[in-house]
Amino acid sequence: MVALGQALVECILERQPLALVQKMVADGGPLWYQDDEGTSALHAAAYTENEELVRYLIQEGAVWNAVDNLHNTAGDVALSMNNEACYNLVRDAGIRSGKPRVLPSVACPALTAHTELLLTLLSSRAPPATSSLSMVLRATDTTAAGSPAAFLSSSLKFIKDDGGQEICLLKVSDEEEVGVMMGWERGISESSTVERLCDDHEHLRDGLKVLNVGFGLGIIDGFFQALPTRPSLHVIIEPHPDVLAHMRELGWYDKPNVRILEGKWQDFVEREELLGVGGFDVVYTDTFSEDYKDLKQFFDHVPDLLVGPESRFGFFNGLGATNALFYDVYARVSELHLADVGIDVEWTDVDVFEGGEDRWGETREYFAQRLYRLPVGRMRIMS
Ligand SMILES: C[S@@+](CC[C@H](N)C(=O)[O-])C[C@H]1O[C@@H](n2cnc3c(N)ncnc32)[C@H](O)[C@@H]1O
Repeated sequence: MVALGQALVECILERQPLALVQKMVADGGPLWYQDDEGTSALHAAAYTENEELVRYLIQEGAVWNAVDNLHNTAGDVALSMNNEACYNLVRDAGIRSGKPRVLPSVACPALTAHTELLLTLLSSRAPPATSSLSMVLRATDTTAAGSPAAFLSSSLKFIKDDGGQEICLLKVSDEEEVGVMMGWERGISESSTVERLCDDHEHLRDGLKVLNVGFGLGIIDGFFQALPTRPSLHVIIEPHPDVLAHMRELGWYDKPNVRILEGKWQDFVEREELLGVGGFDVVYTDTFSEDYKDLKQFFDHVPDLLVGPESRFGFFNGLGATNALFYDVYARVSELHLADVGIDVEWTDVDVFEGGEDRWGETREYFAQRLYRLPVGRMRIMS
């Protein structure tokens, strides 16, 4: 098998005719094989910029998200060759794997093997710093960064780093710390998210009814409070005891019109505390240690949480953000899932590169893109 796989990769890199590659595959050449450098047949086809071959290999079941030793997928290779057609073929394979044609209607779907793979890949705001195929295939991240139960029973520190950046810090192991929330994201929250969610909202002058899921450093909540007219109702859902204690110290419990729901969004989403409000003008969610499956479950509830078509929904779009292809696939899959519940998304690109060099310190890097893709969803008007 290994010899066949090696021969297949070499044959593609030598740009042999398609018919020969097809014969080797038909004779059992394994598409999952990766050579010493992690190059698979699909990587090789992307290197040679052979669109027809990329399409053929994907049809035959090549693994779209296998990463080589440099942590690049075939899609990343195509991107580096500036070959849009090949990139799109790999990306679309990813989207198909994340969006089964017939979506189960229940909240906890029986996911296909491919979907599980994708969801694992996209799981958690803070994926492991290094990725390899084995990590991509790993079923779950059981550290406090990938397991809600472990996260909620771990302790958090609120610190400032040497550059004065505020960080809500979680120790995931003796060797590693990860920022649950970091001050550099202020730019995303301020100039962009709150502006796009609220600025020209038709209820802004009356005071918006806002729901925010996940307090973290309270950055976005601070911006909601700083709107020209304060929210007429500002509900914050937060489960972590250390964050709740921090909120108490900062006086959030005493702010007018602020209502803090102590617990997880899952505890409240179908309860009177939320549904009794009669709909929010703005809903935003940014949790930690949850994966795409959890976010998708939240999506399913969003239409019940909004007042109507003028309301807006936002979420922190950070899953898959250590890799350009995965980030792209994830954005498109979430757009498709939101469309399923009647929400259309508009995306704005926000450049988050400036000052990025020192932002991570010793902590795990969870966002490696220059552009943050900011989503704002609205309920589709049915005609
Ligand atoms: C990334 S931080 C939020 C940062 C916040 N957007 C800000 O501007 O500072 C994530 C927060 O979500 C909270 N969280 C985690 N799981 C949650 C859940 N299931 N429901 C609600 N909040 C959750 C965490 O305790 C943490 O405070």
